[in-house]
Amino acid sequence: MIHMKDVWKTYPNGVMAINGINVDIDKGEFVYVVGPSGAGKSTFIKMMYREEKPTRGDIIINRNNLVKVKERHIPYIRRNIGVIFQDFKLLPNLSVYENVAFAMEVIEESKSNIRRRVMKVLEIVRLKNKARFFPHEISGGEQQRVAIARAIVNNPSVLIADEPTGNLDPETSWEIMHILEEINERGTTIVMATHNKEIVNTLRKRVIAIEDGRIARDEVKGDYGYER
Ligand SMILES: Nc1ncnc2c1ncn2[C@@H]1O[C@H](COP(=O)(O)OP(=O)(O)OP(=O)(O)O)[C@@H](O)[C@H]1O
Repeated sequence: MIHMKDVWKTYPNGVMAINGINVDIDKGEFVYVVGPSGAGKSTFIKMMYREEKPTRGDIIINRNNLVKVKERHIPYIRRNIGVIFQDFKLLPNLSVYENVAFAMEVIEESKSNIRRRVMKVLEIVRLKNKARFFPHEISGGEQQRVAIARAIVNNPSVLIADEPTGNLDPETSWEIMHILEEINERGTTIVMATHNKEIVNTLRKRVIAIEDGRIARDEVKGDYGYER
């Protein structure tokens, strides 16, 4: 479902972040992307949701070639790709409910559909009781759960996570991982860049290690493989 073919990325300042990557990720997989700082992990996953465009190569997700797609079609493609970040990126002036609903309103769903679906995803992340709260009124772990709810509300086939536990304590990180596992078990493909050695070595999944913009390792149930 995700197919990268001979992908290269050089930033305008000349930094060669990705140097010839070929990879296939199947529907329903859970993949960790690991590697030293600056190795190209974020660039690798940013290209998957078309935040960055490769300098060369093809990236095909659900039969759409993200490299060739026209700018005006990008919002449609992004609907099928949920994204979460280390710093949550919630809208501070909207409630939990509104943050999640917003992702549906922009695609012109009916109010009743929105209500049903938002409450359903808030249930999945166990936050129905905080629907009226604002981001500053809830914990970091809860904020990340809101971000997850927002990312899955349109039922994407892929969820991309860039260091989703980076700002959370170990216990809260595990809560987030259990939710991500549940979402993966419901059929969503997950690609997660992480520095969390304990999680990678405990909750074994496919591990793709990136070093100097290349795939250095790709293992079915791999380990983290670095000191930190
Ligand atoms: N927008 C940008 N413009 C120029 N160079 C960039 C840009 N973003 C990243 N880089 C450079 O590209 C290389 C890869 O960066 P990237 O953020 O993909 O690494 P990373 O593996 O995610 O690192 P970290 O683990 O520290 O988040 C680095 O040398 C970085 O400085």
